[in-house]
Amino acid sequence: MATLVDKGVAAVSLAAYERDPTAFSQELGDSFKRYGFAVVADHGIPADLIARAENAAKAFFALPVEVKAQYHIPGTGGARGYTPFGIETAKDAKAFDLKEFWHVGRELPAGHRFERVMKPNLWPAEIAEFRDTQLELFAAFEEAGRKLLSAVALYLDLPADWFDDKVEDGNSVLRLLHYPPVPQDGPNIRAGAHEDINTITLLLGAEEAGLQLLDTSGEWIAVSPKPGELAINVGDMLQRLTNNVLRSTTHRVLNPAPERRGYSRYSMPFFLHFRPDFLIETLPSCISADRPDLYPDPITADDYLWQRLREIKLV
Ligand SMILES: O=C(O)CCC(=O)C(=O)O
Ligand SMILES: [Fe+2]
Repeated sequence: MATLVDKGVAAVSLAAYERDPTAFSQELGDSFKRYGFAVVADHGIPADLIARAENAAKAFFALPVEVKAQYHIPGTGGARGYTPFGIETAKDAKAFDLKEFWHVGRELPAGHRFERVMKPNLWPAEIAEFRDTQLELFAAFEEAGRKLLSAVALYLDLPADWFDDKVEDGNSVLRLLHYPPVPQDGPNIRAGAHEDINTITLLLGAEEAGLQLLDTSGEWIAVSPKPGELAINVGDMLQRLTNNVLRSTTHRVLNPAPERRGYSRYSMPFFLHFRPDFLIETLPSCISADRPDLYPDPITADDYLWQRLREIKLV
């Protein structure tokens, strides 16, 4: 199976952005336009924070099933706390994904205008360091995401700070994922082919093989970030905003080769979202005679999110 690296997509260094914003934006934007994905090195999220967050997640998933189940609130779209094995099902897929996960959302001060949309976090009482560590990682992801979006803005000929107020107090979610060992062959795979709903996704911990993107040619390509590197991809909301100039690419996580079946896979995607009341309206600069507006009806980020959650059976 070909990898992104085989296709000539080298990791881009976020540190290089400070030195040469134009060159970095071009490289990142071209990768988003062609593959919907990019690999980012020197992203500024400290290695020790990543390790602590992963260890806290591992400690949680190692708890007994009935302890974890206390943190599952049915009917809430899995937006906060724990979603057990056997629930999330990719759009149009028949078999559920082989995963369990925990969602951390934004902490809002009491009385905040988005309180009704963005529910309070749950925290597992069993893992003392869980809360502080995951909130630290949330903040670090947000900072890296802000820089990446300013590069996207430059690529789209927008001011570098264009996205800042659109994602401020955004409904972003940190997902801590556990794919348990895969015992035998069945119809299920770790994560069925899907697109992400949000603006951009920043993914850590995907070095255990399995993540693949579906190229426009119909070929599956392995996304194989090196340890510590970020894989990032365009979500449906950014695709919609840009009239499909930037592509929300279908991806999946395949089951491992027989010799790795006995191992869990842990990964940590950060789904960066717009603020709930942001109206996703096609950027005029992305409409032209040969690219007519595919989305003439604007929709708020929150309405769009709920529409999509129903499709993946989370609500
Ligand atoms: O675990 C991974 O590597 C990818 C997860 C993913 O695509 C998702 O949760 O949306
Ligand atoms: Fe995804």
